[in-house]
Amino acid sequence: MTDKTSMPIQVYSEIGRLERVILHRPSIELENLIPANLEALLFDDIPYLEAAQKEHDAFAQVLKENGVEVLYLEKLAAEAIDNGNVREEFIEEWLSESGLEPGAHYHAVKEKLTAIEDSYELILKTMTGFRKDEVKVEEGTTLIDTLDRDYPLLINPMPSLYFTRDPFATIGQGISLNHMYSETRKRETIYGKYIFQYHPVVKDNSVPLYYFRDESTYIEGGDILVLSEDVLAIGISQRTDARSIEKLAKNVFEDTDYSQVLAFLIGSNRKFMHLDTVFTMVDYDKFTIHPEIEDQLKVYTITSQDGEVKIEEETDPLEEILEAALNIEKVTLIRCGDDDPVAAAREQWNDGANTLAIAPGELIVYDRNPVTNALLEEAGIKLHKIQGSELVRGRGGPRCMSMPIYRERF
Ligand SMILES: NC(=O)NCCC[C@H](N)C(=O)O
Repeated sequence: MTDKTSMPIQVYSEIGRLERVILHRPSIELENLIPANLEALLFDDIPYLEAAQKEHDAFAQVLKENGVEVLYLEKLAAEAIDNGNVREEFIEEWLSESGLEPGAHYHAVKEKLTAIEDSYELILKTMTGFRKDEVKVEEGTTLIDTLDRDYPLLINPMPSLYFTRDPFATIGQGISLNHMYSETRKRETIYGKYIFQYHPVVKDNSVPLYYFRDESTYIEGGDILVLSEDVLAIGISQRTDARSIEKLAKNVFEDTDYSQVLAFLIGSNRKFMHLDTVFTMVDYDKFTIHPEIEDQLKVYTITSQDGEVKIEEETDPLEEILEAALNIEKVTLIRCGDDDPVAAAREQWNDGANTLAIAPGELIVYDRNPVTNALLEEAGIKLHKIQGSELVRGRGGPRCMSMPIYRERF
């Protein structure tokens, strides 16, 4: 984001050649995962940090070797707070969302954060959280302290940050700055807020926001797919409320050339938490899909009529709905795990359907899903396979771990 002086965001498809992307390199926040907080922090296991970083660096390397500029969330956030001269405001806002009540601990944490001179280190510390033994204060024991005596953390880490797909989503030249479903992930959107308000490159360009983190209903980026220059697909899922989709649709219809949203009802389920865990676009006319959702899937078309949204339930097969929306002759669905229900369930859980297109028909995928990967290759898709044995423990694949900022238009 440092060398473009004109509008920095351009995402009009899921597949246009990827030029610039935001990642977050997993860091010490993963070392504050313990069995007592795994469920609340949305992890199924504790990744081994050093190995997770190696896997993540290899992912970034594949992107770079293919001409993609890799930007890091933590660096952008540090540049933004320096450029806006808003360190104090950032610390206050982060603390107000940390779960700490004003009091001795709150002040002690504030002092510690204020004393960190380097903004990059400050940002990393806010992502890592605080252990109780880092913040000793003279304070009488409260009821909550008594109840929580055995829990070693004062402020939880944000371990899902390496899934940069979710806290904000790029649409056209703007952003959906999301209101997340879970307490743990709500805090993550503060970095996007400061980046899109204060980063030296975006500041004077005023990136349009089509959704706001202080909205009352939730939506997450893993549910938002930019299918074309005028059609979005958005999941109604565990993480995205139907009301949020209507709000986002109204805003994009008003402010952009987008004229149609396909809302995919995929049900509320941890294993299919976002639309992109079961459905991604891999080429102009090809999509991955997890067969387990096909029978229950319902699609609603949202368009604009006299300033209001108009909803129609679709009854055609998914291929035909997509052919009509994208104005193409034939759509092919590539089924995760093929027709084998065991392979499909296993490979979906390991993010076999969660692919990142770096160009039409060219994807980054995990190597651990051989059945799905073979089908993609048979369909003529070029694959760059990466290891994800540690990364996958957070339940996300290459699409979840990346937020495209700039894609070539076609
Ligand atoms: N788009 C995605 O599916 N992102 C993966 C998010 C994983 C994270 N641990 C979560 O449960 O939110």
